[in-house]
Amino acid sequence: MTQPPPEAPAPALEVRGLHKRYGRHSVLHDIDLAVAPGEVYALTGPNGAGKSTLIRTVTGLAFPTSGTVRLCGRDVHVDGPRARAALGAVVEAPARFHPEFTGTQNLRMHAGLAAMAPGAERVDAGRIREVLALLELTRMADRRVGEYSLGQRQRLGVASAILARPRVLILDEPTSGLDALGIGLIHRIVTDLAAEGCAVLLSTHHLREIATYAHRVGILTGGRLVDTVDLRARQAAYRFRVSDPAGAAEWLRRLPFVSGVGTRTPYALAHLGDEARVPDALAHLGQGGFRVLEAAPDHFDLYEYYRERVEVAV
Ligand SMILES: Nc1ncnc2c1ncn2[C@@H]1O[C@H](COP(=O)(O)OP(=O)(O)OP(=O)(O)O)[C@@H](O)[C@H]1O
Repeated sequence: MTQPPPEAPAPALEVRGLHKRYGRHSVLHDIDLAVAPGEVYALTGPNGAGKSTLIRTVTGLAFPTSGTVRLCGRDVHVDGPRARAALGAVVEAPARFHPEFTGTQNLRMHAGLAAMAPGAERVDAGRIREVLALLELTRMADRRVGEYSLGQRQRLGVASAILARPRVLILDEPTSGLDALGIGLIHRIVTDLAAEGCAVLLSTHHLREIATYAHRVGILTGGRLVDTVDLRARQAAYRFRVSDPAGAAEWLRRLPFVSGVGTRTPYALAHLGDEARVPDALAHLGQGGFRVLEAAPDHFDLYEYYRERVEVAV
């Protein structure tokens, strides 16, 4: 007897039909997105696209005009304290701390507040030391936060977000203000948390760096999620430079071994499954009357893709 296919894990974060208006001005339109446990979802888009508004609404800090947000199955706007027990977030960069208290004291206060949530994980002094070390802040642990640099405060924000071992982590521009090593540190922490099963939603303008570790990238322009790029599926594509990329892509779609097609002017893109299929694809294009000027493996450039997508959308 054949086994049923394994079911995709239930999303840890689920946004359905989200609209948000400020007065008569619509800021978010009909947003649907879901992030699975272990997945890193990056949200990007031009200034004013609505990223921060979406993140504030998803964390429960702002209310939607309509639509729902669920964290681990609980509606964040109906069952807030329980839903947020699963959540760690930095929604303002840098996160707000009491400048007259030390990093350790601030984290202790955050731990105390987090512990009030029903079902929340308890955080002890050892865990506070652990996250400070993880964020390379041990040396600053007993210094007043007022003496921290911007990047150090930014890292303390991430430390407080991961303190209670969240199942959903939401970070608004976590790497802004960080130096190159700090950016690498945040990448490693996010990647490790995702590997442990945490669902991560973050916003960023740094496309080339996010392409190295996000699983999916959502492009938001004018309050609409105009595209979601599955970076894993983008691996192993082939590109064909032709005068009619859209026509060639549709023609390539007819091949049984092609699992997906797309365009990035002047290229038609196709997922061939195996490089050995390239001669078959070229022969097929020839039969269709498409003159191929270049054929090469396609190293997906998220920045170029984004530029084209956003230029078309505006
Ligand atoms: N409290 C508010 N009242 C009215 N309009 C608002 C409010 N907050 C945000 N907006 C508007 O919502 C739109 C989206 O803003 P938002 O800050 O979410 O964009 P963003 O994508 O995060 O931008 P950036 O990349 O510059 O951080 C903008 O047009 C902004 O003016």
